[in-house]
Amino acid sequence: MTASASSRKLKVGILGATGTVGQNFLLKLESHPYFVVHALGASSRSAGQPYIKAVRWKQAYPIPESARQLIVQECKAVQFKDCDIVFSGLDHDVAGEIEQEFSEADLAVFSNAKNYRRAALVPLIVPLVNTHHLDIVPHQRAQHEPPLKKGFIVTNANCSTTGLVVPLKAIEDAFGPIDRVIVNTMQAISGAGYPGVPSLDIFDNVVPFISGEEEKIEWETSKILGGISSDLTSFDLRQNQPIRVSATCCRVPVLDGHTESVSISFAKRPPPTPEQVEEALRSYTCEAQSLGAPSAPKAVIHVHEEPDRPQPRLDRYFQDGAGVNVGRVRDCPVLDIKFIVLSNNVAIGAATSSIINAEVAMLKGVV
Ligand SMILES: NC(=O)C1=CN([C@@H]2O[C@H](COP(=O)(O)OP(=O)(O)OC[C@H]3O[C@@H](n4cnc5c(N)ncnc54)[C@H](OP(=O)(O)O)[C@@H]3O)[C@@H](O)[C@H]2O)C=CC1
Ligand SMILES: N[C@@H](CC(=O)OP(=O)(O)O)C(=O)O
Repeated sequence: MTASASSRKLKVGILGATGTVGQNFLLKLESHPYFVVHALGASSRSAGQPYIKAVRWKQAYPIPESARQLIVQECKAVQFKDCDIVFSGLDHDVAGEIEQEFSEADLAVFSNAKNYRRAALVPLIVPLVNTHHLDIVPHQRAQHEPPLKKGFIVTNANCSTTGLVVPLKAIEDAFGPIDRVIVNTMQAISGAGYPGVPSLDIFDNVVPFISGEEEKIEWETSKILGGISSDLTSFDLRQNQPIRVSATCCRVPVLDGHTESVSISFAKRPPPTPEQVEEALRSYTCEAQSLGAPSAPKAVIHVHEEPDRPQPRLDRYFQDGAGVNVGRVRDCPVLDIKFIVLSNNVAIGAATSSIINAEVAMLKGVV
């Protein structure tokens, strides 16, 4: 259904509605031009209660009025049968089975969970980078036994991968392939959900380990920055143009906003200058913008001039967290170029990504 083909708003469900990502979905969908929240799902601990009673609300804005008295449902597809789209912020322990049941019930699922990111026919989409990967959805539906009419699963990326691939894509579009990336992350505690990291572990401290995170960044980058085959049935995972990524991930005492220190080298010589890279970052645009997706940021990448920016406390809410901040673009004496990235892990790193992916899917007639 395309936006112009439909004058009514599409009904959406939120799975994992009581969690950190679920709460952000509710805030960002409060007065959405295409979508209206119709059903909320969480675990059996929450099911049967009005949302206001089930949730431990941790956001700086109040719970949207329309959601307060909605009764939380168990995550069973039958309870969401009137929905056109389902957003998932489910814990990965349960997301696999539940998202499969929903897609097989012919619901369009946009997921934040890691479970299907590596699946061969599931697009892994950062909406500021590779919305063209949605083109595999008809094949995903056709390969299901029996074929699905409307159901599918689309995932968005790990929150640190998301911040990283946006500037990498802008730079590759301008200067050709990047062959090596070294990235060190400083990740906010909200990335671990609620209650997340114990206060006694994170106050006055840096924890140099986040389980599974480095492997995700190192693998997901190739799927996102890779191509889709001409018959729209597979992803190339950069087999012919490898991009080697080395990631080190740390948890730091910041509430929201993942900061990443990135060094890159180019396949072609000579490499661009820092000034050329800054210009490429500033002028980068994406398909979500050209299609007019309402949640897409006006500027995909904001390049900071100040020598001490971006900073999470000052820059994480720029454009409601939908864009990416880059600063300190400079020569790297070991690789070619290095810079700092800051992205809002609960916005473009999670809920906002799913929402823009769904907007683009709707504008392209995939939903
Ligand atoms: N936080 C972040 O920055 C990011 C998170 N993600 C991913 O998004 C997902 C959600 O993360 P986050 O919001 O942080 O996690 P939370 O722990 O805050 O929330 C988890 C949600 O899953 C629900 N849930 C747990 N068990 C079940 C079950 N058995 N059946 C149905 N629902 C269940 C919980 O419901 P209940 O309240 O009833 O227990 C809750 O709504 C995860 O997969 C995470 O990896 C991705 C990118 C960024
Ligand atoms: N691991 C991330 C958040 C997350 O949930 O990642 P993923 O969606 O890849 O499991 C963090 O701790 O900041």
